Amino acid sequence: TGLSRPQRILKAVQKNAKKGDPQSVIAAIDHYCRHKEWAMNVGDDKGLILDSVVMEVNPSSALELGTYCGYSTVRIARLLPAGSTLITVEFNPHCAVIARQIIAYAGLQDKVKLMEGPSGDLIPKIKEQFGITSFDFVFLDHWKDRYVPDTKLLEECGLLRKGSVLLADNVICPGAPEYLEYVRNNPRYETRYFPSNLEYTKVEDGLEKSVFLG
Ligand SMILES: CNc1ncnc2c1ncn2[C@@H]1O[C@H](/C=C/CNC(=O)c2cc(-c3ccc(F)cc3)cc(O)c2O)[C@@H](O)[C@H]1O
Ligand SMILES: [Mg+2]
Repeated sequence: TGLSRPQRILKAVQKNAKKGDPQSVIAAIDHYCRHKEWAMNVGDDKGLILDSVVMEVNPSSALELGTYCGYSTVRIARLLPAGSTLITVEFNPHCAVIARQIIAYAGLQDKVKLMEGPSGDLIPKIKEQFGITSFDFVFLDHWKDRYVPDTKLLEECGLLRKGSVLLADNVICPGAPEYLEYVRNNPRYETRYFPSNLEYTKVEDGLEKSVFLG
């Protein structure tokens, strides 16, 4: 069989992007996925909302659940101040190997720590492994039925502090109804929906931004 979709995305980056230039890596993936083959990157429309929330939070410590090919990893890490760390969690080894190459191609490997394995197992190990007390910013973009259990796990592990910002992709399409229910009916969160569209399409989707109140 031929190349996998992640491998084809990596090839598009190597062909069309400039090494060490995160913006060109983002543009190369968006162009490929808009004109050649769709892929589940947060994309350019929702990506602008992601960028604005990351810039507003200006996180010293950030977490991403669901690396996939590393598109949003690059989007987030390119905006982090020097000395900041983005931890990204991916349990598919094939995706991890592609994402590492895309993150390195963008020149962001020093800001990113990719943890290979299931979020449920790795989240409880983050404090001891990285000496992180809490996350300023969390981007949820993994299996949609895992948003609630992993948010609860982050709370239980003391990885959220007053003011921590959670940003969840796909709350409309494919949808994360239990998550919306959880954050919208929970006095410990101040939550707001940012309407947009599903990556590379005209279908409605959006991001839910939720501030943990402690
Ligand atoms: C559960 N714990 C986990 N721990 C570590 N990594 C995990 C993970 N769950 C999933 N992953 C990884 O995240 C990625 C999965 C993301 C799931 N995302 C989606 O299903 C998704 C799906 C769509 C989508 C929308 C419309 C449509 F018609 C088809 C698909 C759009 C998106 O933006 C999406 O994010 C994979 O790389 C997977 O290996
Ligand atoms: Mg997504």
